[in-house]
Amino acid sequence: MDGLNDFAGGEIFVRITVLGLGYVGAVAAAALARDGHQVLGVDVDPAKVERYRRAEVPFYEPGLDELVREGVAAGRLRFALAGEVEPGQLGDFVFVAVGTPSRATGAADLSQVEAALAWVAERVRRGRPAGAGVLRAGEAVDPQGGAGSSDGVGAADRVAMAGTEATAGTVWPAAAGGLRAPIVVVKSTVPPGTGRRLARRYLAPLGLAYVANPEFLREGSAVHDWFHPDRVVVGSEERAAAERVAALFAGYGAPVLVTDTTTAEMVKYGANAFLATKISFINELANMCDRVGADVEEVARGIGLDPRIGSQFLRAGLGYGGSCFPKDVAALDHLARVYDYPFELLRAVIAVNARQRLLPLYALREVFGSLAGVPVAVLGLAFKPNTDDVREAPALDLIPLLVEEGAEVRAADPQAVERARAVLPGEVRLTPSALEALDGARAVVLATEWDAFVRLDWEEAARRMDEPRFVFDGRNALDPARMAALGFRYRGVGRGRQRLAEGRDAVVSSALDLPRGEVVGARSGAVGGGA
Ligand SMILES: NC(=O)C1=CN([C@@H]2O[C@H](COP(=O)(O)OP(=O)(O)OC[C@H]3O[C@@H](n4cnc5c(N)ncnc54)[C@H](O)[C@@H]3O)[C@@H](O)[C@H]2O)C=CC1
Ligand SMILES: O=C(O)[C@H]1O[C@H](OP(=O)(O)OP(=O)(O)OC[C@H]2O[C@@H](n3ccc(=O)[nH]c3=O)[C@H](O)[C@@H]2O)[C@H](O)[C@@H](O)[C@@H]1O
Repeated sequence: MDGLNDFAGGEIFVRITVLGLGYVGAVAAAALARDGHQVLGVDVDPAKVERYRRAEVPFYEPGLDELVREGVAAGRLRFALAGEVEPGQLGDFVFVAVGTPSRATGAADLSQVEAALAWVAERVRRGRPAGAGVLRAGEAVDPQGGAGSSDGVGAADRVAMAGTEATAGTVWPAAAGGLRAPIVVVKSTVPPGTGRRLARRYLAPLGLAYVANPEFLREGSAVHDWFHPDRVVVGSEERAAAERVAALFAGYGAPVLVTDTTTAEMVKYGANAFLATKISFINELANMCDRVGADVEEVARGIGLDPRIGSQFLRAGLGYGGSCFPKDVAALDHLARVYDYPFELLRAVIAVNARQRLLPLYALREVFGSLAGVPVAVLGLAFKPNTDDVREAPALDLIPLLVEEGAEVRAADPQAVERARAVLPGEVRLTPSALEALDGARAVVLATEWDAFVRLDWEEAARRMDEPRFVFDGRNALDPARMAALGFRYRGVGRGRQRLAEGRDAVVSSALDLPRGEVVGARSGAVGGGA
């Protein structure tokens, strides 16, 4: 860890430690290094740290490998195990991006966040000379005397900012040359109220500021989202600290909301809960479309053209999965219970989502009666395309149920096979190749709309599959008419017009019977046939 403090130089702005190198922390670390900061990425997992040190990313996120390699090569991005980091190496900001998974009750498990804050506090405490007083967060003091000699955080925390140009939004005074306490920036999603409580417990005694800085990036486009945020939200009880954090992102050109800690935390929960609500709402409409004989794809287009509604997040299907929506919505619901407030709308959102992912099971039962011995291919194990993240992926709930009912399940995913293997029943055959999974299958469930699946050679797929070639398109990503023309029996979610055309009791649609044009409600860009 030698040399971490030798960072004086015109192009370096601040030193930042990022705690937790998962999807958010790794992107934060590499992106802040790209911005010109000196970044130390820290994790408690030795295997992960080892890989980062070789400039490898231990998970799949487009563009991140390159960013990490670039930061490492430039000498601005370094990695350490938590136990290796010495007091004085924390820098000016400590970003906390550790996990906040769900407990069985739905409550957010804050143990990683607490451990991270305790870790910071312990290092700041150890770094201070005996008898040191409290240094207010972000305050610069003269290391040679005055406040510095009594309040110092250790010589190693000296910030050599003299001559540094104020670019990339740095707000440090040009010639500070003093000692600083790090500002603790919590990116992890935590229930409203958490920051105030934890700041009082871990940071206030040391005069460290807590800034809630929720993250809105999406997996699969995390690097792009980081550099092009819709907004930056910073919340703190210490406005100056919040503004310093906001200034780090000034170059991104996004609107900035500076607010208090709890409000910032509620913005994050509000955003995720609202997006989840949009998804459950369109899925409810889809289920109605199936019953009345309407096409939810066109309904979504029709309502989305109203800017008050907006066209995004109106894709009907198997519902939301992933590491965040399910856990954050559950945590908000849990928080509401704690406050004895029945958040009815949220409970419905959760219930609709749970039901939605079972639609393929119900459809398969309708088609086959018993699933015993039926070869079923499931395409897509990741919770969405362009990630290998399988947390709360609909397919992972569905597959064990299909296996329980006796289906012979094979599943494919371009990136997530290894992660899925760890949690799926042993008898499920897993392969990266869709065509291999489709060999001899009688039914296929499209659970994740990977481009490779949507643009699959479906003609070849039809040749490889056996009758009745039932396809449950759980993401409405295929062209129903094209699929029918290729001999598939197609069922989407909320594409009820076809079912109505066949008579309400029809088990599957046969789009072939419909005049062309009427059934083609696929989203633009969706391709059903073999190219
Ligand atoms: N994944 C996503 O797309 C987004 C996640 N978030 C939030 O960001 C937080 C992190 O999420 P992910 O990156 O997905 O989590 P993750 O689970 O992928 O990564 C967390 C990392 O923290 C490490 N860790 C645990 N305890 C630690 C400690 N005491 N010190 C240092 N490292 C420690 C773990 O080893 C792991 O590498 C969560 O609160 C999540 O809700 C927010 C926006 C987007
Ligand atoms: O808090 C988080 O972690 C993140 O959660 C989501 O990001 P992410 O989970 O990566 O993925 P999304 O693209 O939002 O998709 C979430 C789920 O909703 C589903 N979805 C999305 C949109 C839609 O119209 N329909 C739909 O079913 C997706 O298939 C996926 O399972 C949010 O979009 C991010 O803004 C947020 O930062």
